[in-house]
This record gives sequence, C-alpha cells and structure tokens, in this order.
Amino acid sequence: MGLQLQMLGTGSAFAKNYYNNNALLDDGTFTLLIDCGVTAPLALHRLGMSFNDIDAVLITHIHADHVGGLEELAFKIKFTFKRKMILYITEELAHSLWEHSLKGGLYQIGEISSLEDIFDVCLLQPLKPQYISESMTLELIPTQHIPGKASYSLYLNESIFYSSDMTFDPSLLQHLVQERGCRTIFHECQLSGSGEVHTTLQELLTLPEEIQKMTYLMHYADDRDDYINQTGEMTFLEQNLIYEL
Ligand SMILES: Nc1ccn([C@@H]2O[C@@H]3COP(=O)(O)O[C@H]3[C@H]2O)c(=O)n1
Ligand SMILES: [Zn+2]
Ligand SMILES: [Zn+2]
Repeated sequence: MGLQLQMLGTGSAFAKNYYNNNALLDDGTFTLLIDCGVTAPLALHRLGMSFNDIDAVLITHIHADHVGGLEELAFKIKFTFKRKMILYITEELAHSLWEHSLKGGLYQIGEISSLEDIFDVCLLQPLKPQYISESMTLELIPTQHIPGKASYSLYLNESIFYSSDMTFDPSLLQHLVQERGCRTIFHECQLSGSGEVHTTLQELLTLPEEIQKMTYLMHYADDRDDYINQTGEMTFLEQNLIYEL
C-alpha cells in the first residue's frame, strides 16, 4: 500500500455540514493525524476508527478546529488505551498548547501535569525535514495566518504541500512547484469574503493553470456546492474519500 490521505473533515472552522479540516496520512504501517479539531473524535468514530488506530498527531496551529479534540484524545490514550501517542509539534506551539489550551481540562495532580504525561513529544524544527515513517518525511513551513500566532503548513515527501490555515502566498506556491518539485497542493479555500486570515477562492483563481491543476481545495464553508464548476482547474477535496498520494 502506498501513502494515502483521508480527510476526517474538509470544513471551515464553523462549518456544520463538514467536519473540521483534519487529515489522516496512512502508509499501511503508520498513521499520522494532522490536527485534531473539536469534531475529530466524532469524525473518526463515524469512520469506524478510534484514537487507538493512530500512531502520531501533528499540530499546525492552535485554533479549536485544529486542537479542540485533543482533550478527548489525551484522556482516551492515557486512561483507556494506556499508552502514549507521538506528538509532532514545534516548541513554541507545545508551550502554548499546554499553557493556553489543554492544561485547564487535562491537569490532574499526580497524573497529568504536562504534555509529556500524555504524549511522546517530538519537537519539530521549522524548515527541517523530519522522518516520520518509511514513506513519510515532512517539513514544517511557517506561513501567515493570524498576526502574532505561529502557524505552519506542511511539505510532505518533497512533493506534496498541505496548507493548513494560511493567507494567500503565491510566491511560496510558485517556489515549491518550480524549485522543489511540488506536484500536489492541498490548499484551504475561503469561498467568499476578503482574505483577512485565510486564502480566498478569488485569490487561488489567479494562480497559473499549471498550479491550479495540481490544487485540491479544503477547509471550505457549508455553501461549497454553490461553487461547483466555479473553481477553475482546481478540485474540491471530499471528506472521508481515500486519496492515493
Ligand atoms: N481575525 C480573525 C480570527 C479568527 N477568525 C475566525 O475564527 C476562526 C478560527 O479558526 P480558523 O479555521 O482559523 O478560521 C477563523 C475565522 O473563521 C476571523 O474570522 N478573523
Ligand atoms: Zn481552521
Ligand atoms: Zn486557524
């Protein structure tokens, strides 16, 4: 089996018709969860899976649609499955994730007083390729999302870009395609409104056709169906479908 991508959800933060934009990467021997939002536990359950089927979780930034499911994940792996899960995260995000997001719910004297009591924390250095498994090597690329908040996109196997949440950065996309062999782009897409903290469909439609053809749209709102056939050469990613990478 090659490397497969399955989106637990392809929705924007407050979408109700789609689960949170969180992804499973699976190479047959190792399963990586990219972000774990509020709806991730339910989305996994609906796929007939549980957190016990996951080897590692990677966090791209701290927003509830990307970390809101980690309290359930933590309690399940510690007290139900009695094991640790690998957590891939930068040092800056690890501090903020514990101090500003998870500590309140997870802290339990004598049991849980840090991320290390739940996870095998593997700190990632941005812009440094990290071996994950036989067929997964990924690199965190710092990208702009919310001023003053760290946020990262992913570059997988020197060929696949995964935006997570970011504002439009056409020069980054051109650089990856022209200089680093990128052949597939999974990109967030705000379908309407101005791109204050996200990338809009109108912005993505300014990309060269060659780049549009390799681009799959995710992290979209409930009115996605109103935009079918209005995405140029780009294609909507569907949640739960399994994509061979
Ligand atoms: N300056 C901001 C900050 C946040 N937001 C909304 O909150 C959501 C948090 O998750 P997200 O997926 O990053 O999308 C953000 C915006 O919808 C926003 O619209 N403007
Ligand atoms: Zn988001
Ligand atoms: Zn976000």
